[in-house]
Amino acid sequence: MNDIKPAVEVRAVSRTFGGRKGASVTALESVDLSVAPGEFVSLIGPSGCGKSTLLRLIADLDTPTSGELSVFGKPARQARVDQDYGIAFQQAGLLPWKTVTGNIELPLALHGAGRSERRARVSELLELIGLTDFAGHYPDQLSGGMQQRVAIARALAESPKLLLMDEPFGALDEMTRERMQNELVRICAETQAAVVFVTHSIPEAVFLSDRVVVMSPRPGRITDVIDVSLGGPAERDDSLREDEAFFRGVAKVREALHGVPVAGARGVDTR
Ligand SMILES: Nc1ncnc2c1ncn2[C@@H]1O[C@H](COP(=O)(O)OP(=O)(O)OP(=O)(O)O)[C@@H](O)[C@H]1O
Repeated sequence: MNDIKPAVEVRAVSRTFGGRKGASVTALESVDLSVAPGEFVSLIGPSGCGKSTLLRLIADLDTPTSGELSVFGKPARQARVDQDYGIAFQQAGLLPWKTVTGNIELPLALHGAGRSERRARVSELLELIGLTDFAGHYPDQLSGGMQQRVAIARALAESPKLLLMDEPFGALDEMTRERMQNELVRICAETQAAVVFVTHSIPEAVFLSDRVVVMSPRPGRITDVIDVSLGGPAERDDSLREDEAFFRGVAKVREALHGVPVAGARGVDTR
């Protein structure tokens, strides 16, 4: 009857890295997390708590020491083969010798889409990210924010229902960053994609997310999952950044990060 599969399901996942001379690092220990289709979940926590490791495991760029991960009900490996998700990292990672169009259409070209299909999709994506006039530009002719938008368009090229983003706005100035957050809210509403988003910024996590997953290091664990959803895209504009509800969300996540018990934090997902 109810066969809606979670976008991401992480069950009892641990990842230990072997170090030199027998020393090992438990990057993740017994992590459980479920992300619903269309849901926006941020991972936040101090350096070394395993955020990137968790994202890499979901993306099948690494394999867990124990536990299981699935993406839309498939093993992570199969989801990667089937291109069920798009990835965007802190560095836009564009090919400098290709134009904006060439970069965005790359995944489509790699998977055999014909020229006219590619061009039609690229023009939709350029419109989505507001860079139609820059189709023929090269990455070094664009600002950091524009490059990051191109990277997001590339991640969206194959219409994935899941986006995995590791500090995609980390290198941007504050104003550009906020603009990009506004755009991401809009893009997610339009594409209905679920997002797993790694960030160091509490306001960014609160502004963007339905839930914020708080992690702690050594060993990397989930210590809190906080519902912060501040409404649909229509409500999430710049005025929200000065709203009481936004400040309450920020305070809640900050308290959780600093280990103070949070009254009313729901959905704690620890073992
Ligand atoms: N390939 C690897 N080999 C050995 N240790 C690793 C490897 N990748 C990650 N680690 C270790 O695992 C732990 C978690 O690292 P991870 O990069 O996931 O943390 P993070 O929360 O994303 O940190 P940051 O916020 O600084 O990016 C760290 O102690 C790190 O040194």
